[in-house]
Amino acid sequence: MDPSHIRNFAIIAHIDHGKSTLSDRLLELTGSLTTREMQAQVLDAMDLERERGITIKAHTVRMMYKADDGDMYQLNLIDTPGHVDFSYEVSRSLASCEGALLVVDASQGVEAQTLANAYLAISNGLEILPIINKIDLPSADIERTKAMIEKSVGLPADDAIAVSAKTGLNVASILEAVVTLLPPPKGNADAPLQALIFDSWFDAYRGVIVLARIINGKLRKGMKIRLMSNGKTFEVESMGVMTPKPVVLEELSAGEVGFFVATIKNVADTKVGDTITEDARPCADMLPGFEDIKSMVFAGLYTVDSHEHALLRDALEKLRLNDASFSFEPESSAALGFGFRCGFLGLLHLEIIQERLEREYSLDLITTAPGVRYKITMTDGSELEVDNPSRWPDPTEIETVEEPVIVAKILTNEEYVGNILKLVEDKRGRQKNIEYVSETRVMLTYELPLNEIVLDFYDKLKSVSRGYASLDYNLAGTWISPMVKMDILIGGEPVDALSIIVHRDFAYDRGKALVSKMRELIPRQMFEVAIQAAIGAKVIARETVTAIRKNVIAKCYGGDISRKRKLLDKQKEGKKRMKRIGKVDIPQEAFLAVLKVGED
Ligand SMILES: Nc1nc2c(ncn2[C@@H]2O[C@H](COP(=O)(O)OP(=O)(O)OP(=O)(O)O)[C@@H](O)[C@H]2O)c(=O)[nH]1
Repeated sequence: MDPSHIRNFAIIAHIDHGKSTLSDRLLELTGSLTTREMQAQVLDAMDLERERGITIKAHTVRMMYKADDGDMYQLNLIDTPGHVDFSYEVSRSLASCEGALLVVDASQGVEAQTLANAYLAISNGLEILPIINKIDLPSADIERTKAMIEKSVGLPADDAIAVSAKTGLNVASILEAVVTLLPPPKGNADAPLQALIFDSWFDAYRGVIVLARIINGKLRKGMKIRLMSNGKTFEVESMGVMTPKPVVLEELSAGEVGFFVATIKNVADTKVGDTITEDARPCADMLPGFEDIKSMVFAGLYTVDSHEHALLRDALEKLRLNDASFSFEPESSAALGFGFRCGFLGLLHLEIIQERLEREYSLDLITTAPGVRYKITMTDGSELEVDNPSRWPDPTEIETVEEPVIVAKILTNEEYVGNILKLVEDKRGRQKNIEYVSETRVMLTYELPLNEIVLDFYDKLKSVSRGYASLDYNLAGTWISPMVKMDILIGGEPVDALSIIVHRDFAYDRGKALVSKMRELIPRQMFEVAIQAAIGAKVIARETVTAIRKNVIAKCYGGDISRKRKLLDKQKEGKKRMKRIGKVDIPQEAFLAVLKVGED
């Protein structure tokens, strides 16, 4: 199609402000879906996404829209995820668009990720259309929301379109605005092919699927293409667009987005951000790529049943094909046996991977306490990176430890500032800036150690602000900090999988809280179990799980075999998520006790 009749746009918003609901509504309006096909949030294709109501992967959908000028327009909508853990996906999507709809919930107003995403879009040179959503809510305040958009985002909001994605009110005017206010793509369909890979994944039936934006030229079925970063060549087998059902096409041309399948066997060859060109007639320049995604949070994954280790490896390999932001390598633990050290973008990402492993691959897993990666300079001048506490060097050989630091931007109402300041100070935060972005909204900018954020910061922030605070963060260098390894001893034996890295000044309190939490989580056994926290040889906290006599069969008064079996089965069920360490059964929760410290 002639690029003047194409519009590529993303929808960006703070989490829960209604992107997915609005996307569905736009699809419905353009007739991309029949009512029978209309299922809540079709864009969130994966079951898990639907259940949790979050969008993990960016998706793109083509809609055809007949505008008021009587012409047909091709609108390519790129959905983006909203959770902080996945903000890198947002930048990828934006690189393939000329415009963005900035959705703001009229009852909540501008939140931290509204700002973060809007700035990303502005820095990518996108034209932004503010959309004020949820105007059906009694608490909606359109004028106030407009004022906030102008003051904090710095965008004119007079013409912001006020809609209810839920009821459909006024949503149709968004389509007309997309056509009249967002710019069409530039690009020359006759030039050599130059296309950007902005996503790729492995599909069990079709192999590697690449999502691409054609900048110049044409991509045709049967064409021999070259990936410019590695020089590899492949033949295009099929291509198409999602409407959101897949529709097969013969070619994609300048300005369009779509997917293609080629003779690519390995998803690692299709690096996101790479440039695709035609082998016979290559373009001159590569497009600017994307930064490599880095894992920020690390945890060990082990199977409860050690025989399932190979299954876990297979499952991890399969998941990794779809998710380049996730990494793993084998590790072993004296307590848990063979497992994998996995890297994630954040805690939510960890939870999602763990849940998928359990659900899609029926694995019972033990996850160890999540932590970050430290850079250690040794007294002999050598350097190493450690993300696994059991690899922590002998303290006498450590010169300095550098821990990753983030810059967090927290947006909240003024009445919660006091609570939040206390929270960030408790988490070793250093203040950078505090400013009012509207009469009652305050933006706090703090440097915080990632290691403190990983644990429970997000949940704590929500609770101290009653949900009226939002967070966005970026990695911002390192601090030299006195970090120490804290071991946990169960029945006098150190359990390597329970060790964590803590700041020396916080070790005592953290140790006390941790062993007391573990005492609640470790069930009473037939004998007394001591739980201790220690730094080196020094025990800093201790609790005891008292013994019980537990003989379920005694209750059966002899004869009744079926009841006896039922009881034994029940007991077995209860043990499912237990890992026997030495003589003690430790439940999964105890390995994650560090996340639960401070909860009731
Ligand atoms: N009352 C009302 N609720 C809405 C409206 N739009 C969306 N919602 C609700 O707001 C919640 C979040 O909507 P989603 O569309 O899932 O939000 P999202 O921004 O896509 O969230 P993520 O995909 O997780 O980033 C859902 O419960 C929707 O039903 C609206 O116009 N009015």
